[in-house]
Amino acid sequence: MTRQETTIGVLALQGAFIEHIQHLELAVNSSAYDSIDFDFIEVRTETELSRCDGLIIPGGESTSISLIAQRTNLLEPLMRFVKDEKPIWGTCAGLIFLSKQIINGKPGQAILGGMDIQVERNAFGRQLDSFKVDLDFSGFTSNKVDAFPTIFIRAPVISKILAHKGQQERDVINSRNDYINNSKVEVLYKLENGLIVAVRQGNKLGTSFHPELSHDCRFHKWFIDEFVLKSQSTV
Ligand SMILES: NC(=O)CC[C@H](N)C(=O)O
Repeated sequence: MTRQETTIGVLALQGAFIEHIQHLELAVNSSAYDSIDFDFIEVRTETELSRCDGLIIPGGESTSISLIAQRTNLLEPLMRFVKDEKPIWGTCAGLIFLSKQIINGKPGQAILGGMDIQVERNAFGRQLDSFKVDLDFSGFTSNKVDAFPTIFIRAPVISKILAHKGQQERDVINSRNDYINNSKVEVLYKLENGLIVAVRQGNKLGTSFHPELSHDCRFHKWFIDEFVLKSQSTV
């Protein structure tokens, strides 16, 4: 039997990248993936990025992530990774970096424009700066992620779903996967107060919170199965 190789990178310019790698490792150790060799790598260079079948952009500080990406010449390769329709998951600051528009951004703050969403930085204000709440994500996760200890830290929210432009152009450039190319933004989860904190657009996932800071790797397992492995099997 031929073995499949799957490499998932975590952008390691700033923020909680080590925790993401640990959760990915836990997620594959806790499940049977008999025919897949996984490699989880920290990504700081274009060469490292080019090895990845999927990428996680961690939480931290989105202005710093943008600035370091610019200074290390990684911004352009990251934009190409987005255009190539590779699976990407942005958590918190990573969600901001992955979006197309930001509210409360720093002047000139570079973003990847990978999801048709507007994101408001620091949307919970001072009172609710950081909080932890158990949420039930079993409505959209195939592995029934219920009672998930969700941590929000100076978190953004998805403040608007933007029109899905440039579709035809993208279809011509890359027609290998209709499912990915034709996808619109889906709202995956809203808090009780109506704020949107999880969205999906094809093989891109965005969450306002930090699943890598909970002692629970079910969200990471869902990303591996639903985003990275499914997209590898359709290439
Ligand atoms: N926990 C986080 O990632 C916080 C995000 C931070 N407020 C930013 O704008 O980048």
